[in-house]
Formats: sequence, C-alpha cells, structure tokens
Amino acid sequence: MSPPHTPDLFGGAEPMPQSERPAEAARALREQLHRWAHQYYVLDAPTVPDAEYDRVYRALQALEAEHPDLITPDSPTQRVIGAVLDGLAPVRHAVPMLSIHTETDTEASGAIAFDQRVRRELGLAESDPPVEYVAELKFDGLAMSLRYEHGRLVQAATRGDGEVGEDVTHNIRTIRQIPLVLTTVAGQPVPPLLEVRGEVYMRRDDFEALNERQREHGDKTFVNPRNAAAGAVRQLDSGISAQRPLSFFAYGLGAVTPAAEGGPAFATHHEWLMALKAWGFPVAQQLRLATGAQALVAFHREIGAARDQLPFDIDGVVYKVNRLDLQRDLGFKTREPRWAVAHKYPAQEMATRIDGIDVQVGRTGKLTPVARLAPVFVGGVTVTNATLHNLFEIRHKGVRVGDTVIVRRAGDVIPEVVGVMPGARTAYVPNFRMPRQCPVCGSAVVREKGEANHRCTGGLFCAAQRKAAVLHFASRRAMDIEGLGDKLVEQLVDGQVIRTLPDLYRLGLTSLIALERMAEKSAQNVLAALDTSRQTTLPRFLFALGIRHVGEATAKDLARHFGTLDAIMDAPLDALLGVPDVGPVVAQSIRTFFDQPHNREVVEQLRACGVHWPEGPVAERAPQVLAGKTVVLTGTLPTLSRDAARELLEAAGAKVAGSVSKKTHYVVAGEEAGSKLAKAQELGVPVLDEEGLRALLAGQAPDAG
Ligand SMILES: NC(=O)c1ccc[n+]([C@@H]2O[C@H](COP(=O)([O-])OP(=O)(O)OC[C@H]3O[C@@H](n4cnc5c(N)ncnc54)[C@H](O)[C@@H]3O)[C@@H](O)[C@H]2O)c1
Ligand SMILES: [Zn+2]
Repeated sequence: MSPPHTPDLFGGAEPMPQSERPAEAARALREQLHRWAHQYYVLDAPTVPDAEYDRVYRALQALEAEHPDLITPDSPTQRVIGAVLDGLAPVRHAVPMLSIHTETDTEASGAIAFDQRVRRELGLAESDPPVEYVAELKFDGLAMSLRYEHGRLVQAATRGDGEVGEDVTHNIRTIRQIPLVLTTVAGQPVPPLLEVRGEVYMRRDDFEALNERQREHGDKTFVNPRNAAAGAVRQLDSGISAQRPLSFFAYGLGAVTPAAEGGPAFATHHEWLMALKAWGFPVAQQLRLATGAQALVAFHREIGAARDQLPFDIDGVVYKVNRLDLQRDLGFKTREPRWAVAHKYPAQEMATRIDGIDVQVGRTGKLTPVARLAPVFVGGVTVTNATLHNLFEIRHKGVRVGDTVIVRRAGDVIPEVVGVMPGARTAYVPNFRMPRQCPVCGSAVVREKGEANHRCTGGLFCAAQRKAAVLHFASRRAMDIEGLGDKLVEQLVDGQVIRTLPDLYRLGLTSLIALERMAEKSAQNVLAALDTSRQTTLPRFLFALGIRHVGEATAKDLARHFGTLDAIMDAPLDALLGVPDVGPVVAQSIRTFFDQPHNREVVEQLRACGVHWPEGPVAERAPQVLAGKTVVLTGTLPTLSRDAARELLEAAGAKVAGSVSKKTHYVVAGEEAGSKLAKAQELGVPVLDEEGLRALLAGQAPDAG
C-alpha cells in the first residue's frame, strides 16, 4: 500500500500544461487561478480545495522564477486578488491590506527558514542576539479593516484587491464582539484615527449549528466556516448577517494617528496588541513573544497539537517581527510584508474519489449516507469515509459515486463531504437512493413531512437502536431502573445478553456477574431495581417504549384519554387525533409503531414478564380533584421529591407549570424556595407546604392565605 496521499484525481481542474511553450503555460495557470479566485473571493463559493489552489499557485511561482520575463502585473503572484461585489460601495484603503508569504513546509524548517531570511535581510551576524517575534494564530476567516475616528466605528471594509475593498459597515455593526465606541483605558488614550485590522470568522460550533438548521429544513449548507462568514459579511441585507453568528479577532493595524501628532508611541507589535485588547478588541489568547527560531518551532508544534481543540478554524500560525523599527527596515515585497510569514498546517479540505455510498443507522434510528473514499490525508489524519448527512445534501451537492469530492475534517467533527470538484463524469452513474428498508433490521424506513432525515421505524427491535432504546427504557422518567447505566447497557447489548427489552426481566444473577467488573452486590441491586420497576404506571410504560414523538406529556395525555394500553394500541388514526395536543405526525408515529408486529410482541412479552400498571376504563378512575388547576413547585420538600410531587399533582389532574403567573392557582414551596415564592407572594397566589399539598390532593381546599 502506498502511504496516505492526495490522489491526483483533479478531473475537473484543467490539466496542468506541461509540454507547451512556457508563455502558454503561464497564461493557462494565471487564468485558472483567476477563475478560482473569483469563485472564492467574489462569489464566496470555491469549487476546489485551498490545497489545490495552492498547488497551482506554486506551479505558477516556479514557472515565473524560471522565466522572470513571463511575469505580468496582473499575475496572482504579484497582487492580491479580490474584487468589489456589485451593490457594496468601494472603499480605498489608507494603508493597503496585504497578503502574507506562506511557508509551505509544514515542518519545523518553515520557521527556521523565515528566521534565517529575516536575519540576513537585517544584516545580522551569527554572533548577534536572536530576533524577537510575536507568534500568532492564522485565523481562517476574512480580513477586515475597522476604521475608528475619535473612538467611534465609522467604517468597516473588506480587503478586496488590497487597495480597494468593500464597505460592509452595516453588517459588521451586527457583530457583538466588535466595539462600536472605544474609551481610554489605563491611561492609554484612543488615537483620533485608528484602523484596526483583524479577522472576521465563524466559530466551529456556530457553523455546525447553522448548517444543522439548514440541513433540518433540507436547505443548502455552507462549505466551511470561512465561506459562511464571508458570505454573511458581504450580504447587502444586514438582517441576514445578523442571523449568522460571527466573531472577530484583532491582529494588526492600518492607518493610525502618528506619535508626532498625538498617537501612541509604541515600539513593538506586542505593545499594540495589548493596547487593542485593553480598548476592548478580542485578541486571541494563544499569542506569544518568541525569541529566536526554536521558540517559533515550539509554538508551531504546540498549536499544531492543540489545533483540533480550538473552537475555530486556523490554517496555520503567523510569525511577525516584534520591533516596529525592524519591520520598517524589512519593508514589503509586491504583495506581502518581509517581516511576517504564515506557517501552515496540513489542509483541512482535500479532494479524493468517492468509491461508494453506505447507509448507517444511528442510535436514534436516523439513516445517514456515508461516503466510502479513496484514502486521503486531511486535517492531519487519513480519512477513508465521510458523512453525507442526508439525501437532500447528496442532491444539493450533486454527489455521485465515482466523483472527485472535497472532504473536510476540522477539529473533532466527523469528516464530511462538502462538495464535488467540477468535472465531467466519464460514465452514467445513477442518482443515490435511500433504502426503503432499514439495512440493519429490515423495518420500514420513513421520512416525515417537513423532515430531511430518513429513519428506521424498528425502534427497540432494531439492533442499531438497541442501546439507546434500553437506556431510554431504564431512564428515570421512564421505568426508572436504577443502576442500569451507560456502561452496563453497553456490555449487555454488545455481549448479546439483551436482544430485546423483555430480556432485561429475564436477567439472572449469574449472567450479570459474568460481566466484567460486575460485583455481586451491584448485580443484586440491579435485579432489585428491575423487580421494583415491574410495578409502574401506564404513562411511564408508554413513554418508556420510545415511540417517536411520544414524550412524557403525550404519554400522559394518551393514558388519560384511553385508559388502557390495549385501547391505545388498537386506536385508529382519527381516534388518536381526538387526544388533546396529538397532531397528525404524532398520531401516525403511534400507529406506525403499533402496526409493526415485532413491537406488539415486545409489549406482550413485557407484560408476560410481570410488568404491570393500574388501568381501567376512563370512567372508572378516581375523580380528578385538581382538574383545571395550575400548580408551581419550588424549593425542596421534606419527603417528596420534585418528580414525585409532580406525578401526584398530575395524577390528580393538575397542570404543573415552571413559572408563577396570575394564572397560577397554587405554589408549593419547600426549603430554599427562591424567586418563585417571592413572585407568588407578590401576586397573592396561595402558597402551600408539603402538608398543604397532601391536603389539597385529598380534596381539601387550603386555608386562605
Ligand atoms: N479554494 C480556492 O478556490 C481558493 C482561491 C483563492 C484563494 N484561496 C486560498 O486563499 C489563501 C490565499 O489568500 P491570501 O493571499 O489572502 O493569503 P492568506 O489568506 O493565506 O493570508 C493573508 C490573510 O491572513 C489572514 N490572517 C489570519 N490571521 C492573521 C494574523 N494573525 N495576522 C495577520 N493576518 C492574518 C488575513 O486575513 C490576511 O488577509 C490560500 O489559503 C488559498 O488557498 C483559495
Ligand atoms: Zn432498523
């Protein structure tokens, strides 16, 4: 086997010109890069991974180095690429916004090469002391210039082509982390003119949540946090930006009132960063004064190890010469400063071929299509499969088996396919379809109205869902089987001791003790808890079955309405719809569940194992003394737990609410009752203690007051 690699599968990318005349080749490379840069910077919709862009960029650089006469002023190697979007006003930067030279070697030598270059250009001898740098993170977002006049934010602009950017002030004002007004702190006055440069980005969790929302609605998702952020910033309508959670880090400066005219007289970049922080700008805490090349190497290594745990994407670290006078001495090359360098990490997006699509069933029954991939090194690990999320995502992205796709792996998030590289398919490949039957248990697969996900209806019958089903069954608000936790359930299910729920009640001491680390005493406790749980209530049992959409409240409604389990199991759709708060989706879900013979079988076996509850026709049950009353519980009662009190109240027909209002009939207050008690007193709602509660349940109206 060959080592992990990026297969050269870029069918979509123009093949790199080789034998043609160098002039032709350079032109073709420039055009290719311009096309990709337009998609990336202007449309916020890249079609190839950065690694692929960088590869072609380096090819052009190499060609230009060999034939300097081929360099054109518009070459991407000579100027910052970018443009102003129609509809956004252009802004000419007082100080250009440049790019940063990239050290492509992801190993230590990248830092060493930079330090050597700096020392050479500064004319330092080997005996001279080491150079001091500031080592920072290289955030993967988009550059922003924030202009403050007399401490007020007056303009925010994108980088654009470095000379002219776009006015996005209306959108930037929606970012909470960006101060709108600056004030003097610690005796450090804000200069009359201050342009802060930094990066607007989207945190990974915000990005995941945004995509999750898109996905749930079957909408198009964003490729990565950078593109989501760039798209949000460049909206014409700030209402849309406001809905996209953006963050900001400051890392540098543009135009500033000079010291001679009353501006700050800082001597180093680090002092500036500390001042920005003091004025209220977010400055990343992973920031270090590093003296000499080895300190840079150490920083690169440490951040590399911590990269996955950061809450946002970085694509490298940046080293900057700390002394501002040395920065001035070093100056600029065409599109980048000589005093800074970006030292990268392995790319988080790579291209590879998709060899097949499997379907996995999750703990909750959700079917997830998963791409089988030609192995690819991405985000620091070799990846062989990646999630496609759901059918809609596959359709939106147009993914078919055999395509070259872009795979993203960032942080601890599971790798995902984010897009297809443009290119001709050589043969017809049919569209992917979801199976109609669960690949694990064969139960019917359904997709509910308004839902993007397909699900197995097998519930506790489905091996994929067994652990989740057993844990739910045993949980406190369901059958309340103490001691039957994560670890034990995992062992019982993996060891095939438990295949269906009734197996729980067939457990014996020997089979439990046979499990690793199960002491006899704890085994006995679990058996005792199981035995106790046999005596339960109909709502608890219904809830424990894990019928989709049947939560505790619905289970109680059903039990109250039908009285017996058999009545519920046999209820036709319209009868189910007669239950308050039960809509078509819930009703259908209940029907689907009880229409599957294996689910009925589980219920029968549980009953045969002695699981029972009081039931009877509705009319025969005790009159509900608290029907129509709303009660709020607060504080700790002497003997009743919160749950027990709630159950008693609900059994008596009361509604237990979470907050006190004018509509509250009673507040039951125990020890350490807080604001709810105060509220009740303020509103004149009767307050009871546990004794008063018991009296109330017994049908005695409390004394007034
Ligand atoms: N996929 C595509 O189609 C495509 C197309 C064009 C460009 N790109 C990607 O864009 C990048 C090239 O863009 P570039 O020339 O702007 O360079 P760059 O983005 O690699 O570096 C410059 C930028 O780094 C950012 N930055 C982050 N942290 C910083 C810090 N602490 N200090 C200073 N700056 C910091 C700034 O926004 C600055 O503008 C490459 O990664 C390339 O792969 C991709
Ligand atoms: Zn299944």
